[in-house]
Amino acid sequence: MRSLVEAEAATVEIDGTTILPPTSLEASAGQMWAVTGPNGVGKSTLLRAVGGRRPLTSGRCLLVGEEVDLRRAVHRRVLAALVDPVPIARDLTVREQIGIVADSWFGRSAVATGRTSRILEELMLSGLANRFPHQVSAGQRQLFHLALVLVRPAEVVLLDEPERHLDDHHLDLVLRVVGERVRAGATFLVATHHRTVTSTCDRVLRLG
Ligand SMILES: Nc1ncnc2c1ncn2[C@@H]1O[C@H](COP(=O)(O)OP(=O)(O)OP(=O)(O)O)[C@@H](O)[C@H]1O
Repeated sequence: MRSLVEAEAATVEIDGTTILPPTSLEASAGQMWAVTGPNGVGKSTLLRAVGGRRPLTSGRCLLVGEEVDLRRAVHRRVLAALVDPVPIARDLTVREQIGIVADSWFGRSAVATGRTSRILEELMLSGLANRFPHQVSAGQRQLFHLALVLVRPAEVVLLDEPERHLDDHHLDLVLRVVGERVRAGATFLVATHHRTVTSTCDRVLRLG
């Protein structure tokens, strides 16, 4: 099976302190990986490294077989991540913002509009679509942020604690959408503290 994401002894140090000890993984198309371990062990750092947002001190991270480099359009297309805060506009509605992201990847088209409506429905956000981001609850905002990522056509998706603020029902909705993408061939790497998320994954990478 084709490897979409690889880490080879990926190591990150800051000011002489190791914040990610040498870590390796090889995730293929159609796999969902959980990255688990105690607070501060390096889960988010690993996702940032794999996503090309945290320079390595040693080792390497490969995306579709090449060293990850977000300056390359092909890598930006392949990869979508909800690891660090996403830029949000206060004066655009939930639907408008998800629609802009869809338009940017699919072109302004019926496909983009359909994709926007679908993710809103899948995450039960349709009733909130005309609200502004500051007019929704913390859990609804988390679903909105997930929608901004999941509306993209990415083959590799990195999610840091997608369970944040979500009740069991809404977490199940998210996992259903993720499961569909995985069955369609995407690779997901999910840092999590939640047993329901871990038990849904094909592989578990335990750090620490
Ligand atoms: N910018 C930074 N400068 C220095 N140390 C940092 C920096 N960012 C993170 N760290 C340290 O790196 C280590 C790994 O952090 P990271 O956020 O990857 O952990 P984590 O496993 O995701 O934790 P949590 O479960 O709490 O989210 C932690 O000990 C943290 O204090």
